[in-house]
Amino acid sequence: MQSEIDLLQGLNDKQLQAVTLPHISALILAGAGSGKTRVLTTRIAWLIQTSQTSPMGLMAVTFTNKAAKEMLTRLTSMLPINTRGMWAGTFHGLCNRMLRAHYREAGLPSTFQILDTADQLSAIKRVMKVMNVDDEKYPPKQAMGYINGCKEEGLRADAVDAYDGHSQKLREIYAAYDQQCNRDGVADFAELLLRCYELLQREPHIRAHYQQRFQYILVDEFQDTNRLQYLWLKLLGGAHNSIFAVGDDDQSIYAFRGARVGNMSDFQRDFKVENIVKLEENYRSHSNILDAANAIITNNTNRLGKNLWTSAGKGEPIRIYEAYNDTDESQFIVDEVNMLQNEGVPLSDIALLYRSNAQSRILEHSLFSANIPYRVYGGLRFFERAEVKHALAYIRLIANANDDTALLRIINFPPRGIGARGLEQLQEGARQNDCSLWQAATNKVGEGMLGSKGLEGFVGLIRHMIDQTYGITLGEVAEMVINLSGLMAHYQNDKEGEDRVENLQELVTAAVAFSKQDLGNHHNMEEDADLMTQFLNHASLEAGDHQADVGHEALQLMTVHAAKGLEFHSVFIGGVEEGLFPHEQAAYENGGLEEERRLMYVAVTRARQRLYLSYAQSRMLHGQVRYGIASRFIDEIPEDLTKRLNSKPAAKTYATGGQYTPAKSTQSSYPFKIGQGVRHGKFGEGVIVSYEGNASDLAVKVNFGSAGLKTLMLEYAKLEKI
Ligand SMILES: Nc1ncnc2c1ncn2[C@@H]1O[C@H](COP(=O)(O)OP(=O)(O)OP(=O)(O)O)[C@@H](O)[C@H]1O
Ligand SMILES: [Mg+2]
Repeated sequence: MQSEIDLLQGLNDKQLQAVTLPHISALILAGAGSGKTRVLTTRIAWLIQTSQTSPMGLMAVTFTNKAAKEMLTRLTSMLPINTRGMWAGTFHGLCNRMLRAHYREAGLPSTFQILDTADQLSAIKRVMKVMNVDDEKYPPKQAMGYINGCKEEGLRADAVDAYDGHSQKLREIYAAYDQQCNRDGVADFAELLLRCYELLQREPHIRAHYQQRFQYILVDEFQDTNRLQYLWLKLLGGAHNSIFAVGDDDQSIYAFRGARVGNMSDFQRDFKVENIVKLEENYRSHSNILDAANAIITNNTNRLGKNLWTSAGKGEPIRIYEAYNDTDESQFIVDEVNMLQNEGVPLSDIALLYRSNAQSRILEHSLFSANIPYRVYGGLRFFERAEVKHALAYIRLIANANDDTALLRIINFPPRGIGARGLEQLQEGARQNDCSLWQAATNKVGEGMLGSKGLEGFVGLIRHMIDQTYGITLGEVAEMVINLSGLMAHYQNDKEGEDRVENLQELVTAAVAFSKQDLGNHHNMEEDADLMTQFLNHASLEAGDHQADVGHEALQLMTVHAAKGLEFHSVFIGGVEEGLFPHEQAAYENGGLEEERRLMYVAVTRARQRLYLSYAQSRMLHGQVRYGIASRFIDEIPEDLTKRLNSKPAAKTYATGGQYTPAKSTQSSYPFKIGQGVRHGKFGEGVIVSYEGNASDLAVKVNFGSAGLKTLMLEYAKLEKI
């Protein structure tokens, strides 16, 4: 066992002070890379090592499941303790766990399912249809935003103020939606928190139990907590005044999800926090990067104010690249990534960050063509893929046949002849009897109504699946479901279904791995009916996490939001253009620009050694060419910290007024049409896929079949039409 000295070694004085604070609420307020997360983790280890608490006597709240896992891994490397069963996770994960333990008191079925965002939207659409609400006047997405916003404020429908007809209608939708969720026994993400909060508020003995148990509560990324999360923490930690919060007001980037920086000052006031520790030494980045980040963020007015310095030396200049278009930009990134790899930087230590998800497509395309393995972190994750969700919907029905959302997803998928009319009748039946769709379906089949062959087949299928489930393992359930449902056959017949078939197979692997990992090897469904529910929750809650953890070396692609708390040797920030970053919508929102600037601050401070910023003179966006100028955030960085890398000058032409116009390269100047067959001396026959560059150095991408995709300079390629 390591000694106490070891654990605290290497911390600076301020960090040491923070780690070893007495048992009373404290706020660690510090800039990016100053060791907040490290302090929080070390404090946990120190509290346990010095027997001030046991692993079960504390709760740690982090922002993502990945962060929670990392924290536990770090802990076990510091102390030989068993971290299983520790209460470390996200707000959602922890609330879910409490609700499972007290489902009766919370008014939920033991197997309640979690609706993800897509499920929630479709549930809201259904409610609105039943209520006959015009979805042009009340777009379902807006209703969803309204409902979640209310929940994040801790308000049920009957407690919301509605001052006009429009908001009254939204409130009605909220109430009806809640009713439907209660009937189905399902909970959306925001509901997990609100219901848990209400549970703790309503049930003094449960509250007392957790207050007693969690002598220490530690919260990372405190600046991004919303109102309800704050109230929840206050309820749990208020009694002992035992919350240890770390955060950085300059990194508050979730206002759109209700995050309130104001929680930091409320916390100081409500908990009479006297211990405010400021960490000022940055251990992550070289000073060029840090100075750039500081220079950007000083343009914000609403700040608590902190200084950050580093002893790491200036390091490399920040590289700024002006591309002539988006293809050029992503090609530049690919070339630099290759160079970094040659220098020995592992791919997984390089990140490509972008402001909006849609920007990843072209980057992915270039990486794919260049054969660079990459992973989209936080993008479309495994458990979010359509075929996987279809299969999970069958499993959800096995666990709880009254789950309308799951039923609607697959009642006619794969197609079994249940049309829109049949479905409407079913919904009508459910409405009349105030029952679930499944009950309506079994009633209908029971009455032997004509013309419902498809429905009969469906009801029979689900019943058969339920029967089959007894006595087999979770992995076998998954396998049975993808086969009996017809999903496997459906995708096998689909020419483009190869990936989907693999994903279904992977789901079986995931189910097998899940039962092994969490509950030992020999469980079958009879012994542990719960396992299925746990697996379904795992799928909803931890979507994508195990995908991102795969040991395979891969370049990391993600939005700036998803990069919070992480660090990389090299970071590329693409599309640093006015309108993209800052995002054009920010201009219309109150405080929007300052939030964008905080996002930029987060992005820049992810880099340890090398930082690239790039922007393009023109890019395709939503199907249209858009001409861009460099972001104001680039102008905010002092010139002497940067190095400009120029794009190929031939591409640039300036029109009057300083506006860029792209070099003209019209379709007519291309010698081959897209799709034209061509022959190449070395690669043989192929098909023209696309053009890149402009007239003076036009490159063409050709698919040579077995020889693969090649990008060739047209001038030298000597292609012949065939
Ligand atoms: N005293 C120290 N000595 C050496 N390295 C340190 C020290 N403190 C922190 N670090 C390192 O500095 C980096 C940043 O630390 P950490 O991630 O804890 O910062 P943070 O304040 O949580 O950053 P962010 O605001 O981005 O979440 C990590 O690589 C960490 O290991
Ligand atoms: Mg951190």
